[in-house]
Amino acid sequence: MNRDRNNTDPVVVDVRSADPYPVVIGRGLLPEILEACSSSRNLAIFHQPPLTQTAEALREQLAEAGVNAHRVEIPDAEAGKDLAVAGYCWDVLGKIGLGRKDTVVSLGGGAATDLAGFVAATWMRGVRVVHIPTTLLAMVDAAVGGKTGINTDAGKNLVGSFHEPAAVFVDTATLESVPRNELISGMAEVVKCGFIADPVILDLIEADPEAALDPTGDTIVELIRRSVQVKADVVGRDLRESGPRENLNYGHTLGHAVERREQYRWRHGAAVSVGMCFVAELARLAGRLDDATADRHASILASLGLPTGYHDDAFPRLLELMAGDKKNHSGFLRLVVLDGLARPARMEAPDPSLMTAAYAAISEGNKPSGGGVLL
Ligand SMILES: NC(=O)c1ccc[n+]([C@@H]2O[C@H](COP(=O)([O-])OP(=O)(O)OC[C@H]3O[C@@H](n4cnc5c(N)ncnc54)[C@H](O)[C@@H]3O)[C@@H](O)[C@H]2O)c1
Ligand SMILES: O=C(O)C(=O)C[C@@H](O)[C@H](O)[C@H](O)COP(=O)(O)O
Ligand SMILES: [Zn+2]
Repeated sequence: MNRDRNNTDPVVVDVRSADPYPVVIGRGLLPEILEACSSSRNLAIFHQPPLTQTAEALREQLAEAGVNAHRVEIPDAEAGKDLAVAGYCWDVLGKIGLGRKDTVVSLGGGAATDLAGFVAATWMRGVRVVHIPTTLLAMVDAAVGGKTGINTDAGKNLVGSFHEPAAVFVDTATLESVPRNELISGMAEVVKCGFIADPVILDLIEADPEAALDPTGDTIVELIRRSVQVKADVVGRDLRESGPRENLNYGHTLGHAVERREQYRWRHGAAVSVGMCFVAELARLAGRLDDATADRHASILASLGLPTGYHDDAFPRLLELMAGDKKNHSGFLRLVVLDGLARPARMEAPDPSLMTAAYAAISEGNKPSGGGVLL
């Protein structure tokens, strides 16, 4: 996170919600992070195991700045989004005496920002949280917008709260150690932003999918900036998902069902990729989406190594799981679909025969294949 000669000035995307905050995007953001955190007396850095060295370096720098900073390792990935882990984190906060003027920092992927955000939201009914996302997915999505949560037996993210960060620091240097399958997974959310709001994202990826996946390249930085802007525009208008924010759930109704059926062993982006292919087919079959835009889903997602289909026999179980989706009203499924490129809309109580046909289109001879991205 130290700034070196190759680093350029950070860019800032502001989230203009009731409590505005900056998303700072750049390489080597330690000075900015120290500035945002050094007014706290106590501070806890909740980090995933691969980030131990980075977390320790940050803790030392904060300690030098006079902050009583603690490094707390949390279980990796979805294992961290668990009630017992949240309980452990609350115990730690109690032991270090973290108070209302203090700060929780998350360092890691979306599972870390979701968990740390939830812990910060609930500790003393809400303390300050600063997110330092270190996967592509967390940078473009999970760290921005204040959704926090854990998983329970009833489903994914069903327990949580809206708790906005004080600031988000996207240090693109951290992407260099991210495994390729995680970069690919994050690209699913980037593509989602392209389809729902900013088609330039799709053009940039289609021009050179490999360049898009290069963690040291310029393309990924531009894709991050554009995706963060899409998310910031939406959550700035609708923090609590009373309307437009549902657009960010494009592909997630089936996606969350796939994740649950796979017991969270699939990467989130891989499941969302399949979910987007499904709703694209559904909208096409309903006469709402043109063929070219529908076909563009599978072609761009496959070009990135993302899966575009799922098991033939899984639909009955997926339907059961989708019945628990948070967007449903009065027992009816409500899906985010496209009426055209960058024209998101809702499909309520979809015709079951269309649903079956759309699923057949993504499953016939189209078993999950997504290189190494699934797990
Ligand atoms: N709150 C939201 O708005 C929101 C949005 C999208 C996704 N999410 C949630 O985010 C989670 C998925 O996030 P994710 O894809 O980042 O997964 P993740 O947090 O599980 O991270 C993926 C893996 O990458 C590792 N990792 C993280 N940073 C690394 C680095 N710099 N170098 C090497 N390894 C690193 C992690 O330890 C983990 O093993 C899901 O739980 C999803 O529900 C939340
Ligand atoms: O921020 C949002 O709103 C989203 O829907 C972004 C999604 O990419 C993300 O996966 C989110 O965690 C899903 O939220 P949920 O409310 O469907 O659990
Ligand atoms: Zn998502």
